[in-house]
Amino acid sequence: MTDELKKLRDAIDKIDNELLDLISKRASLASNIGSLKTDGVIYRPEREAQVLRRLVEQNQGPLSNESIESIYKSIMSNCRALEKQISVAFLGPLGTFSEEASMKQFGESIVSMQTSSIDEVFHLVESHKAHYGVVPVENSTEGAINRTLDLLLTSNTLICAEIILPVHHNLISNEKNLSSIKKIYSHAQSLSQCHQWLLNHAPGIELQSVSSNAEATKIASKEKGTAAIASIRAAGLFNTPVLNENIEDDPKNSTRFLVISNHEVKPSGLDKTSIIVAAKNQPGAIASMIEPFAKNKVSMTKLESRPSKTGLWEYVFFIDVEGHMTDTKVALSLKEIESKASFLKVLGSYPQSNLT
Ligand SMILES: O=C(O)C(=O)C[C@]1(C(=O)O)C=C[C@@H](O)C=C1
Repeated sequence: MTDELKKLRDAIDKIDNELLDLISKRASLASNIGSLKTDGVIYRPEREAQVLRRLVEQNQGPLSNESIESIYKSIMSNCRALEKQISVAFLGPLGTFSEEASMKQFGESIVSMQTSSIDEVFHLVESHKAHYGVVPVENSTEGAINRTLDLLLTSNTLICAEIILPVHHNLISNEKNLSSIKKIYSHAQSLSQCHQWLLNHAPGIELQSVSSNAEATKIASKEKGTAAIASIRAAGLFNTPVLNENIEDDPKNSTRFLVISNHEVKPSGLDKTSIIVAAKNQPGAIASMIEPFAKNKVSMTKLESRPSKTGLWEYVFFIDVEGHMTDTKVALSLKEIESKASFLKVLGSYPQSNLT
């Protein structure tokens, strides 16, 4: 070893000792905080968002903000687990984007509960069998995930966080090139997110939709002459090579997930509030119903309609606004809307996700 290399490694060893000491002190403090949480609610998304925002703001490099976030999410995940192990349900199997979203939000130190449907995620949280659930709510290419919207309408769960996950698709196969591939498996949503790429590069290859991208990769890892469209993580899990990377039509393709729970979240300083409303059946009712937001200068970030399916109202509207439900202007708007709407349900206030 050269003198220079030894000097640098000795310096890293010294810093690692200091870091270990500091991380251990941090973990002890978190553990003390845990014993103050008499309500048993250990996960505090508003506090975690504040910690991450502050550190990203202070970050001078050379590590990227994404790296700082990922390191701190892991530290907080492990500190949280010292307080109490929390369980998180998501649409399985391992290797789905839902699993990736759960890991992104909660880190590795959780008890993962894989489900076979979005309904089951809601059920596990509602029946207190899982502390949290992660469900997809919209994709930037394909739009709303209707099953999630329908379940938000009927369920008693509350939204406590949002996760925005960049979704990159890859062609995964044991075959050496495209010409040996006769069939491509993937989830229907992923097939349509790669529609143009498939038209250009795989015309004539049979496309088969299956229950998840992870399932597709599992099949393609065993069946000769086939490929799957899935994430890099799925390729790794099933030990199958990636033939073509990032084949999604929109490079900014991303999916927004919600974290559902049974409790409310305090303000983080940069929040969102989600509601469902139905208008009375009279001319101009919809415009008049949402008018309090404009009047009180509350920005709407989403408006989505769905048939109510109850027979009482024709449509319900899913609305997201900036701000926490306890902020004066949001609270005032909600009060005014309540008097105008035939139905109002507040789904929760939660920290706004940044885009990393
Ligand atoms: O501040 C708290 O409430 C903590 O428990 C500490 C901590 C952290 O590691 O910073 C851990 C878990 C919570 O979700 C939020 C933050």
